[in-house]
Amino acid sequence: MRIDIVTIFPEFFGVLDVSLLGKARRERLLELGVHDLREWTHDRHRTVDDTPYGGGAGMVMKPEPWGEALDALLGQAPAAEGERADALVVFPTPAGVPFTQALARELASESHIVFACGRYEGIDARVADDAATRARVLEVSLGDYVLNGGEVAAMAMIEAIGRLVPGVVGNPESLVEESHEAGLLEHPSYTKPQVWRGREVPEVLRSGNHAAIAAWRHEQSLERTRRVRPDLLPAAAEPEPGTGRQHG
Ligand SMILES: O=C(OCc1ccccc1)c1cn[nH]c1
Repeated sequence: MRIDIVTIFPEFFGVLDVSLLGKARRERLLELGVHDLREWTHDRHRTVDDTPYGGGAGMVMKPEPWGEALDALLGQAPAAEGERADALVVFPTPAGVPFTQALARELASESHIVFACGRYEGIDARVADDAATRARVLEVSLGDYVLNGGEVAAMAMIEAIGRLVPGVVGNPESLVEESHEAGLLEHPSYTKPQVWRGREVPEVLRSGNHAAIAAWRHEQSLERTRRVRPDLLPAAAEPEPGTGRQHG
């Protein structure tokens, strides 16, 4: 998979070289290109924003630099087998569809994703319409809050998607037992020592009885999901008050 990022803060993405994704890049599982939007400006001040039509506070990102940036980046990555041919342009924005593990899994099979990181009050709306003539376009929200720019959201999405690309994570088994993979939150985990500050690891986990361990873990996942994220459960499983596992 090739990922391109367009941003006015390219230095922000330097960290992608050192993390898990650094290994994936060295092994050619992921190609990453970071581009400064100002490369596609032509005025002395390298202007990327202007005042909004219709008035209102803040500034809007001009369409011209974005149009030229997306012209330059779309249609460059040939698709490997089992991947989509055309590119996908993702605009991180509070006004987008929710980014979920399911969406991350879908995007992990894309051959080419371009992240368009907006700043200020956003990007001129015509940019997404124009991009849609040459690629699939998706406005995606990381969550219901407002950031100063799309960079932090893009970083999170790239990590969530990148780790699902086959071969990126050493042991694919570890991708199954995660929160949100089976629609439930992950069970609590323990490691040595067996007793720590007077707290003992649940007996069942040391029993060697794999059926009992699996059952205990599933029950813990259900209980935790009921307590913390009842919205993830089918309607029937609404919690009675006071059933949550109390810490202490
Ligand atoms: O604030 C965000 O992106 C920055 C942004 C982009 C466009 C206009 C305003 C702000 C965001 C929140 N959840 N997901 C993304």
